[in-house]
Amino acid sequence: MTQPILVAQGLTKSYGTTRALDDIILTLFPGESVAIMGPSGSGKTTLMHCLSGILVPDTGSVQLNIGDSDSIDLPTLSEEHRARVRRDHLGFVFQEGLLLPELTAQENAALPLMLSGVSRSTAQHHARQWLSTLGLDGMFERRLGELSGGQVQRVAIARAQVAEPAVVFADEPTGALDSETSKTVLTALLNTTVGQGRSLVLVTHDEDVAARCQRLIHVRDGRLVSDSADTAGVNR
Ligand SMILES: Nc1ncnc2c1ncn2[C@@H]1O[C@H](COP(=O)(O)OP(=O)(O)OP(=O)(O)O)[C@@H](O)[C@H]1O
Repeated sequence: MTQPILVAQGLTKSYGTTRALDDIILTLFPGESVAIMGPSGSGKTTLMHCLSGILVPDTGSVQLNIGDSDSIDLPTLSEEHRARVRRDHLGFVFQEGLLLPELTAQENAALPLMLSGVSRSTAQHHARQWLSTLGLDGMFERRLGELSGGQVQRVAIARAQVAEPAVVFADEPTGALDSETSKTVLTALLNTTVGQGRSLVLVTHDEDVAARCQRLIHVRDGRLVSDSADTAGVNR
């Protein structure tokens, strides 16, 4: 029986009087791709942020089985320790904010490794390999303003993958792209995560994107209302 990479139990989170998450239970296995869907305001982003240690839930645990260490419970860690776990073991493809427009594609993709203490030349070597895998040969030295939306998204994927994280979290990774580019970017994202035995959790409103993930979870009013893994008879 495969050991799960992440086990979340009893997650709740409120903002003032808004209950954004209500007793969420979720288990994620290595090599799984999971799409989280649900209406606007249903708690998808809050869930992803709690699962990835960006937010601390009000109650509940998020056990991660990563590296050589025993499992760790993200909400119990200090802010600094959570940041270190995110940096060393988790990858993020978010629409807002993570890429720096004043840096080149290569520098952006190399950043997580450099922040982990890897030398600039080694980090940039790995960054170039990922950019190349993602079809961005010849664009390493371009700044983000000199790339198309789909190319920028692929730089974001390279950045998320460069430290080879156990789990990649993606929030609407293809949201701003036309459908053809969206397909290409999603293929790249799946190949570089699930294709290499790592896990992918993505939030999407797009049924076509969700259909390409192995597992589909629906969230409504902060509750997990369906999980295709429960009905697929998956033998884990
Ligand atoms: N920082 C915050 N302060 C107060 N309320 C918040 C905050 N962040 C989220 N909320 C509320 O919590 C609920 C869940 O928000 P969340 O962003 O998780 O939903 P979502 O499903 O990701 O929505 P969308 O699809 O529109 O991005 C919503 O009612 C939202 O208004």
